[in-house]
Amino acid sequence: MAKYSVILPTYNERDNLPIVTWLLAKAFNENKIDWELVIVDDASPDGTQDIAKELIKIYGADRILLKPRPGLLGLGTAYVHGLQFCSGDFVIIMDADFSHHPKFIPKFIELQKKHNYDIVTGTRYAGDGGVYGWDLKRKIISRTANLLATVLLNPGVSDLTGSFRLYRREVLEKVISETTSKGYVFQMEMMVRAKAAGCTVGEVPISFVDRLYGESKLSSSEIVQYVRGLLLLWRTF
Ligand SMILES: Nc1nc2c(ncn2[C@@H]2O[C@H](COP(=O)(O)OP(=O)(O)O[C@H]3O[C@H](CO)[C@@H](O)[C@H](O)[C@@H]3O)[C@@H](O)[C@H]2O)c(=O)[nH]1
Ligand SMILES: [Mg+2]
Repeated sequence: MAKYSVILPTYNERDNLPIVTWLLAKAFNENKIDWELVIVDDASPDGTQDIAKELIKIYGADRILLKPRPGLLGLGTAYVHGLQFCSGDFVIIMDADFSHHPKFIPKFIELQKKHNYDIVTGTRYAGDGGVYGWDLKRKIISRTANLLATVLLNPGVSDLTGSFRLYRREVLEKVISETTSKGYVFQMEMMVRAKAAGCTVGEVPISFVDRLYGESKLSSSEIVQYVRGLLLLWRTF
């Protein structure tokens, strides 16, 4: 039976972590899927790691792994760090604030199996996918980021900046080793490189609901990094 590892990067997610873990356990167990959760916490001052340790006691150390880092080191490198501890055949990356609802994971798995895809990505920008709870400014930032990447690089994927994805483990290892971005731009670079390497990608429409607890970590420096990364890839491909 295939095993699925989830990498969950966290920074100040103490209110969200128990619920997202419960929803993950439910989605996997109800569908009889073998799973583990790798939490990559960047020294959150709000006690996220204490919550993670409690969750390990509840669900067991074979299901939940806490792999912290000493400081806030960026979203992209959090996946790189988490991947070395994953024992699954497939790896799912997602946000911890239940903007990415675990109920979609069985759909990702089903689609991957059906077409033997290398990657399945959640999409907010195709089918009945959508975004709920963002203000106009954030919607424009996300749409523009996707549009720019589509116009300049055209990888043929409708949501390039989203971070709810399932990867075949070897594919993730290969693409991640070539990817240089450290922050949010990581998702776009990963997908562009994967497509350039000939990986097959399936899409599952998802509803992205903005977080209820805590704050987004998207900063203006992430936007600058995105544009830089985009131009770099444009020159390469
Ligand atoms: N360990 C770690 N975790 C981080 C870091 N930065 C963010 N996170 C975690 O990464 C997840 C996403 O961060 P948010 O701050 O909630 O991001 P967002 O503004 O909601 O952005 C989302 O949408 C963007 C646009 O689609 C995505 O680009 C982004 O990846 C994310 O899905 C959360 O679980 C958050 O705790 C970091 O430097 N280190
Ligand atoms: Mg969020």
